[in-house]
Amino acid sequence: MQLTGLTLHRLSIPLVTPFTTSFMTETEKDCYLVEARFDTPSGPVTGWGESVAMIAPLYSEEYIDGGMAVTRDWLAPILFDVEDLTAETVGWHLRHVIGHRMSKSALEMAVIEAQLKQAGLSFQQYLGGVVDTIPSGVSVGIQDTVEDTVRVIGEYLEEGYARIKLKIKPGADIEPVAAVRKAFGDDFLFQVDANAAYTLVDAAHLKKLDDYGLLLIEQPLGEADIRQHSELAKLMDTPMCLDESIVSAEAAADAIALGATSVINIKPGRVGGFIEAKRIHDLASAHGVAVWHGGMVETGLGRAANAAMASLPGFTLPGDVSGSKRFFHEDITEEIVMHDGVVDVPTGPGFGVTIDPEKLRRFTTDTIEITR
Ligand SMILES: CC(=O)N[C@@H](Cc1ccc2ccccc2c1)C(=O)O
Ligand SMILES: [Mg+2]
Repeated sequence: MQLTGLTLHRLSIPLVTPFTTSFMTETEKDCYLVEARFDTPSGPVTGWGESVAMIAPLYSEEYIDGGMAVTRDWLAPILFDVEDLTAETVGWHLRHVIGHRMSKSALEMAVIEAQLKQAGLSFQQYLGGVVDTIPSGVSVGIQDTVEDTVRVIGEYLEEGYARIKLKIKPGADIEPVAAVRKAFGDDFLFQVDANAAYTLVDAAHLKKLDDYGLLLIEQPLGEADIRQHSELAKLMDTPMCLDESIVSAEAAADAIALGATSVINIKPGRVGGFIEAKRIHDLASAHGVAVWHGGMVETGLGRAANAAMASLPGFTLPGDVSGSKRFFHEDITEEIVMHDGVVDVPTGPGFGVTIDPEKLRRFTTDTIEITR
C-alpha cells in the first residue's frame, strides 16, 4: 500500500469521574487519532490508529504534543517514501527514530487496519485470536477516603467485573486494600498498581500486601528498576508484574531472565505497536509467563483493537479492557459493552468499530493534516 495522506485528530473526552493514580489526576481523556489514507491496487482505503500518550510526560516520556509533532516532522515523511508499506514492516521503516513508541504504535495501528480492511480480515483473525469474549477487569483510581474506595469497588463488583485493580501510592495502600478485603472477602480477583511510586526502601512495607491474597502487584518500582524488581520479588509472595518497564520484547526477555516479573501487563502503545506486543505475548508464553492486557483509557477504537489482542491464548488473566462506560458517557465509536464479566471480541473487518463523524467532531480540539 502507498500512504497518501494523514490526519491527526486531537481529542478531549470528559471522564465520568476523575481518575487518580500515583502520578496524576485526569478529568478528561486526551489523545490523538491517526486517520491514514492509502492507495492500493484495489483502490483507496483508510485505516485508524490511536496514540495512548497522555497530555503530560508523567506515565512515560511521551506526551500528546510531542507525539503529534514527531509524527508530522519525522515519522510520516519516512512512511510516505515507502512504496509497498505493510503493517509488519512499519516498525522496521521507523527504526532510525529513537523511542516515540506510542507515536509509532498509532501509525502502525492505522496501517494494520487499512491492510485488514483490504483483506476483509478481522484483527482477531489476523492475530490468531482463539476466544470470542475476553474477561473484563476494571482499574480503580485512588479515592479520597477508604470508605469511598470500598463503595466504588462494591459498585464495580455489582456490575460484574471479572477482576478489580486498585491504584496505590505511599499513604494509600495497605489500609484501603485491607478494608476492601474485609468488605468483600477473599474470593474475588484483586490486584494493585503503584505506577512506579515506591523504591526498594519500601520493601518491608510492601511485603505487608502479602497478607491480602492479591493476584499480583503491578510496577511498584521505577521504570528503569528491573534488577530492583527482582530483589523485591525475592522478598514478596505476591507475584510481581511489570508495566512501564516492559518497553520492548527485549526488555521483557531481560525482565523474565532476571526474575523481575512473573506476569506481564501488555500495552501495544508502550512497546511500539501491536506487532511487538504479539512478540512479547509469544515470548512470555514460551517462558510460561502469564500476560494480561493493560489499558490506557482508550477510546472505543483502541479498546476494540485491545480486545482482539487479548483474545490470544497467552492472555490468561483478566485485563483492563473495561466497557466504554467505565470512563466515558459517550464513546466516539459504538459502545464497547462489558456484560457478564466479559467484553465481546469484535468480528468485523479491521478493528470492527466505526468512528462516528459527529462525535469525533464534538470531541476534537485540534487537527493536523499531513500530505506527501
Ligand atoms: C487504566 C490504567 O490503570 N492504566 C494505566 C495508567 C493510566 C491511568 C490513568 C490514565 C488516564 C488517562 C490516560 C491514561 C491513563 C493511564 C496503568 O495500567 O498503569
Ligand atoms: Mg499499570
